[in-house]
Amino acid sequence: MSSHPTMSKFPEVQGGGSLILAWQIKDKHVLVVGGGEVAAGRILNVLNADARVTVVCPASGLNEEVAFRVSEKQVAHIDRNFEPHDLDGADMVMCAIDDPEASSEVWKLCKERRIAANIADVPPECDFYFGSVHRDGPLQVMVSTNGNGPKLASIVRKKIAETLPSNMGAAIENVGRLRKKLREVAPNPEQGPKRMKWMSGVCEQWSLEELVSMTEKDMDGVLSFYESGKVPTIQEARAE
Ligand SMILES: C[C@@]1(CC(=O)O)c2cc3[nH]c(cc4nc(cc5[nH]c(cc(n2)[C@H]1CCC(=O)O)[C@@](C)(CC(=O)O)[C@@H]5CCC(=O)O)C(CC(=O)O)=C4CCC(=O)O)c(CCC(=O)O)c3CC(=O)O
Ligand SMILES: NC(=O)C1=CN([C@@H]2O[C@H](COP(=O)(O)OP(=O)(O)OC[C@H]3O[C@@H](n4cnc5c(N)ncnc54)[C@H](O)[C@@H]3O)[C@@H](O)[C@H]2O)C=CC1
Repeated sequence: MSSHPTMSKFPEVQGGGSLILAWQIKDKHVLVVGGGEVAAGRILNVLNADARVTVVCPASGLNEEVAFRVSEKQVAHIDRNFEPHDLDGADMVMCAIDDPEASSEVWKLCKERRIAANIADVPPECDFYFGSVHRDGPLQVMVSTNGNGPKLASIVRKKIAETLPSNMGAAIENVGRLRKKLREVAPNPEQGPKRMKWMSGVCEQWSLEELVSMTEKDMDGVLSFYESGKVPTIQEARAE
């Protein structure tokens, strides 16, 4: 047996990347410092994840989009420049201001308090980077170039989105519903392996169009096959 790394039966480690995760930030407190164009993009990203957002920025500095979100009460607003106590209770901080010294101060304070932070324009002062995101209902595809080319990330994201069927999000929503119902039919942890094998089978064997067209009644029809372990065709499920 060779110990040469390329001969290993395990995946090769490729350092230098980012850990790409789906951060569950719902109802957590996000502080956004600044209210310009970059802040507007960040705010939309975290609102899409159901976070509670506070923007600290003089009202005169708010761009149209951020001002709109303030007036609609989608975000709370503190009408002045950043002060250290604004960090109290924050789970995440995003800073997008045109003042590098104030930015560095925000970063330092976040690190003292161990709060995850992103300082726009200063990659070394970021615990996480944003990426370019395609969204279709429950589906999110994020492209990162790890700081090499943000504009290119956006171009790659659009290319990927073009290749995806337009009904992908709807199909995923239906699969989500079916999985939930399956857990009701087969709630036991011991059923795990069987449940997962069967669910994978449905995703593999049904076309996207079939998954999209699946009604609640169809789902009950499909689920009636679960006990036997068989994955029915849509016609078989509808005949039930
Ligand atoms: C490291 C990172 C940290 C972070 O901000 O999280 C970062 C850093 C920097 N961006 C800069 C410039 C631009 N950023 C954009 C756009 C986006 N930037 C985003 C993310 C990131 N930007 C992170 C890495 C992401 C990755 O590599 O994949 C996106 C994907 C997401 C988002 O911002 O939400 C969003 C596209 C969203 C979309 O369209 O889908 C554009 C184009 C535009 O505005 O249209 C330009 C001008 C053109 C260009 O430079 O490419 C500069 C100044 C450089 C300078 O001064 O020359 C720095 C600082 C530096 O590089 O030193
Ligand atoms: N993705 C990225 O990382 C990108 C970063 N940038 C950088 O991000 C920064 C922000 O860009 P824009 O939004 O276009 O700038 P902008 O000039 O539109 O907005 C800056 C905002 O910061 C506010 N501000 C300034 N000092 C403040 C303080 N001490 N406390 C609270 N708010 C304060 C201003 O009132 C204004 O609302 C710039 O440094 C820019 O170079 C720009 C493009 C892309």
